Amino acid sequence: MSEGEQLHLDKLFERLLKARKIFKNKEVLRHSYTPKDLPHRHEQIEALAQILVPVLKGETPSNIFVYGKTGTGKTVTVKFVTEELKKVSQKYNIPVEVIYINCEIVDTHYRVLANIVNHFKDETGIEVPLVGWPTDEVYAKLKQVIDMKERFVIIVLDEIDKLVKKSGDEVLYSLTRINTELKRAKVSVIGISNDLKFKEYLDPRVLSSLSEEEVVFPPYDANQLKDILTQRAEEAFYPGVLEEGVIPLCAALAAREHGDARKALDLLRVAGEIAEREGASKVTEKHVWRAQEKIEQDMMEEVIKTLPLQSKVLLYAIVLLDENGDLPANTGEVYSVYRELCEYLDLEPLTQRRISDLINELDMLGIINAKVVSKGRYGRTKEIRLNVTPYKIRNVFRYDYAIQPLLTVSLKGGQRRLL
Ligand SMILES: Nc1ncnc2c1ncn2[C@@H]1O[C@H](COP(=O)(O)OP(=O)(O)OP(=O)(O)O)[C@@H](O)[C@H]1O
Repeated sequence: MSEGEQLHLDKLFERLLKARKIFKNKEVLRHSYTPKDLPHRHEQIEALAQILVPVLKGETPSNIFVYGKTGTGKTVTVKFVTEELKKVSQKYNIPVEVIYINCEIVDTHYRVLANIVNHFKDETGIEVPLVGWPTDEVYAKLKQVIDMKERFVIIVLDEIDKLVKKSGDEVLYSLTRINTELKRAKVSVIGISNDLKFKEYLDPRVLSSLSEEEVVFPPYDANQLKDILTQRAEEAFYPGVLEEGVIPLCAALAAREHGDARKALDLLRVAGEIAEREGASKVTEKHVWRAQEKIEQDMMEEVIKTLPLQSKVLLYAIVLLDENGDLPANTGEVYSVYRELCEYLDLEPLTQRRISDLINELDMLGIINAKVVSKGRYGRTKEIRLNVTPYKIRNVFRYDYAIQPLLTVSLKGGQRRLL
């Protein structure tokens, strides 16, 4: 459009909208969406239903421990079954409450109890603040509100390992024994985890009461992931938009990473977004490969964002060396730039030995490559290179107040001194 021409935004939006012929309903591919059917999880659905069905006869069901690797459908399946149970129970006039708690966010004894009490706040008018009360008092309140009437309360503790690692198993001890202290209501707990090691942190009594029943979620194989994606794709994309190889490729890439359905769905969604943005009429395998790259890069950015400050300064030293044309560098060369940066920031530098450990950590995270090479009679040394572009790293650091002051410094030619 020439300078003098008027920009008609309404027309522009309409034109852009018309060009969007890829997604019929993208929401279907989001993590929060619960599909109407869960292919390849019928066995687990039935196992959970068998354990929970006593509720419909007024009997207390066992506590359940659900485990399996990430993206194997644990959360979606438990939510699906408990919500169905809630619906069916209405027919039998048996009140069922399902309380879902994500322990990655709600990760202390106190907050778990407070969340349970507050779940009933519309009914009871009681709301516990998220800090401040003595824990015993919150627990007493919890018993009081739950026991106000005859009902079944199913407490789902997702990512239960995070809770136990952060705050111990005291809250599980109380909740799995609470029925002996209630007169009207009955409670059962469903714990979900993708980390089996956390069981070692549990008191054996807690372990045996939590694991009265166990339901295992095995990883999906590529064919199963294909079915899951095909079902979602029917609702998410316009007909004929996906090239034949797209779903099998997404499924194969995700199967390689321990059969993670979340990863498979992400690949399909991002491939569609890339195709849409470039105005393509079809999603092709090329888009899937680019989606894979983008997801990996985004993950890398997240990892860099959450590094401790010392590792960020170290990484920035490597960025400066790269921009100065000085990579590969050895540990000593990186260390001397790192020390100067610490001085610039007024930060106490770590020893070279410790920095060598942090270099290994960055290598393990895939951010840098630190290859050990032999220098003949001079012994062995590391050759350090960057695996992420300096541009990407600078972009992440731009929003980081602690490291921001460094972004304007650069190295002085061969001397590797700060400018
Ligand atoms: N059998 C299935 N059919 C359809 N969608 C599925 C199926 N299994 C998993 N999904 C989808 O994959 C994504 C991940 O599933 P979910 O969150 O239940 O995994 P998870 O096992 O709880 O993982 P994590 O341990 O990481 O929390 C969700 O978007 C979910 O809807």
